[in-house]
Amino acid sequence: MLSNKMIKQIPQLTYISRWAQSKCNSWNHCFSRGIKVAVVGAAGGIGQPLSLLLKQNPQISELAIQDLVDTKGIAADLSHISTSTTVKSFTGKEELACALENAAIVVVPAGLPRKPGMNRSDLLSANGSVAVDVAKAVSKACPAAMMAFITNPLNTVIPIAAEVLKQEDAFDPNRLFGVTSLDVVRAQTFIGEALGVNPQEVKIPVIGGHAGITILPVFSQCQPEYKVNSEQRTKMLTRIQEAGTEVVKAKAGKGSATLSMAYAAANFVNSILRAMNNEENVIECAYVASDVSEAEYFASPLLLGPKGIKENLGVPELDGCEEDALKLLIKQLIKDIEDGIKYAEC
Ligand SMILES: NC(=O)c1ccc[n+]([C@@H]2O[C@H](COP(=O)([O-])OP(=O)(O)OC[C@H]3O[C@@H](n4cnc5c(N)ncnc54)[C@H](O)[C@@H]3O)[C@@H](O)[C@H]2O)c1
Ligand SMILES: O=C(O)C[C@H](O)C(=O)O
Repeated sequence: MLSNKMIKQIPQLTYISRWAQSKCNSWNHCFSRGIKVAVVGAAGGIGQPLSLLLKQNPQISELAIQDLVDTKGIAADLSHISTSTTVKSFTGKEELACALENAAIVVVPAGLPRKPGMNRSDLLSANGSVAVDVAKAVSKACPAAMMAFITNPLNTVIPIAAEVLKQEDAFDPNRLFGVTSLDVVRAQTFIGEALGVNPQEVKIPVIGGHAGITILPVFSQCQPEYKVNSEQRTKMLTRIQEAGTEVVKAKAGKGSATLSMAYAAANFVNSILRAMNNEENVIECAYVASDVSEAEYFASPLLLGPKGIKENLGVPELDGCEEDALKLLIKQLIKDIEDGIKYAEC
């Protein structure tokens, strides 16, 4: 056996021993907390980088990656990364239930993306079934899991999932999220650029929904202050609301935002995990079942806790322009929600 004194005399061994010690600490931490996260649609443009980012979170002990295709190779690839998270692959609808079993969080980037000229609502006929299938499978395999849907049209997909969960007697409004964090990330980035500050320092709630005018960044609550003339403000509002379309056009038929979405979704999942770990003051905007406006589902800042939403912090204080924009967006949102409820009835 090497004594500590001997180890200290050999620099490489000192490094290895420190590395082993630090790994042991993090592995112990993981095993004692052991959280499984499932990614449904993991082989896609968002699913792959999202899985890569989640593989780096030591709080996740098992990452189940499921898709209709290609998961074996992706899992083999990810599993060579030297982090403690175990990766398991599941292929096809028939393996969805196994992928979800015992999952604490189910993230869903499954479904078709837009092509130039399409609205998000045009994706309903292709992607509505993803919400139905995943909600049904979750209600049986892991009814206590937090669900984070990325799939578009998000304004409609969340009501569909909620209706299905209600039919299965498994609906917990505190655990079902539509991921709108990319809207916040974009607002931070564009405002950071305009103000000449680090985007990470920009704090701004983005409320409403996730399509066109339903995306409402609350400039009046921005920190640091975003005080500009009305022309600049309108330009910034349009840039944030149309940012998805900007990417769809730039990709010219090869999909929509994937890398920025993976970043935003990983941040969101990491926040859920921090809150599950009893960290206080974890606040994220997301699109959820809600009574803070006239719309049955609405994105607003949420205080997260170990069981999902601890408190909906509601609609922030708005200025006159934002009040007007809210009235308009509510009409659109109510229509998008009705479409989802109708879809789930059929
Ligand atoms: N919420 C947001 O802010 C946001 C941002 C970007 C993209 N999106 C949406 O995310 C979705 C995925 O986008 P992408 O670029 O990753 O698309 P993609 O086509 O690259 O990948 C989608 C993946 O989902 C898989 N899939 C389809 N149906 C499935 C099912 N029933 N079960 C399991 N897997 C299934 C496909 O095989 C594919 O691998 C799209 O609907 C897109 O509009 C949302
Ligand atoms: O724009 C899209 O279709 C994808 C996504 O909703 C986005 O905002 O980038």
